[in-house]
Amino acid sequence: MAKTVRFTKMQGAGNDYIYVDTLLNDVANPAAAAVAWSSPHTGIGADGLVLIGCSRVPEADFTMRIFNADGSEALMCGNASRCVGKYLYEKGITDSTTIRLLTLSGVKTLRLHLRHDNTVESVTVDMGAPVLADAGLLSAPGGSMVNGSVAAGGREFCGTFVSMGNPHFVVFADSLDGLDLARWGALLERSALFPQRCNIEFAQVLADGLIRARVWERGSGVTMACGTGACATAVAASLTGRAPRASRIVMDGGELGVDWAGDDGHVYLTGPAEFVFEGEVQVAG
Ligand SMILES: N[C@H](CCC[C@H](N)C(=O)O)C(=O)O
Repeated sequence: MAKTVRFTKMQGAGNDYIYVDTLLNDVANPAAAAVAWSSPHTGIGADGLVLIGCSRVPEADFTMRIFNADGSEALMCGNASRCVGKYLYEKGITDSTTIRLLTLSGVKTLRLHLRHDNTVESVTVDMGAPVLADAGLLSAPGGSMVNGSVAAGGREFCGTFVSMGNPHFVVFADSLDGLDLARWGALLERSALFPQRCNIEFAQVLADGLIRARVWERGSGVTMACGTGACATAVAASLTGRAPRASRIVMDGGELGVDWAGDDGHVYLTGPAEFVFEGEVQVAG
């Protein structure tokens, strides 16, 4: 017996996901659903699937799970976190402009910035502190790499490892013109140095606090933006003396603000969140 699942398509700086409110809809096999529904030609079309749930723990208000287009589950998603905040507030599920969101990477606090008409203009996410050493994510001495080298496709890529709950490798270049992101991103994602694969950013520091960045996402490929990737890029730029602790990251789909705060060491991500459309999808019962 087939059943109907209602979904909401949303995007943050062009990083688009299918959102399902599990308070009202059950997705029995989210990994398989993420693969089927993310397909642009035979599905809905998205970078992945996000499940919104109710928290059962006192330290959080709601929960979020994110599945990439290949069905793999990520621990955290910056752009989706902002969309979840907008969804919960504008659907009237909460009337608070501060939301504690439980993710596989811990509780992230959202601060919603409202327009005069009470719609959500942008959201600031407390992404927590960056993790610069994690031997489970990077097979290098001490599990860390700053201006280190990763070989792929017969070339050496100099970059810096930063985890924001999910792993990122940030490669700085003098220009991104002519970058074959699909080729090098795919090879670097699956480097043997990354036992759980890795998200890959190529970045170019511009003038006055601007950094241009493009991203190859683990499990989704080239996306228009990546929130955790923007955070990793800003942290790597500061770590390597290329930029101050706050940067504006210009990605293919939009601009994200990142501030690696000096007082608490947390990274704050600010950016847009938009509804795209609502729909229903049939799933086998
Ligand atoms: N797009 C997301 C990150 C997804 C990360 C996922 N690709 C992985 O780590 O496997 C963001 O805005 O932070």
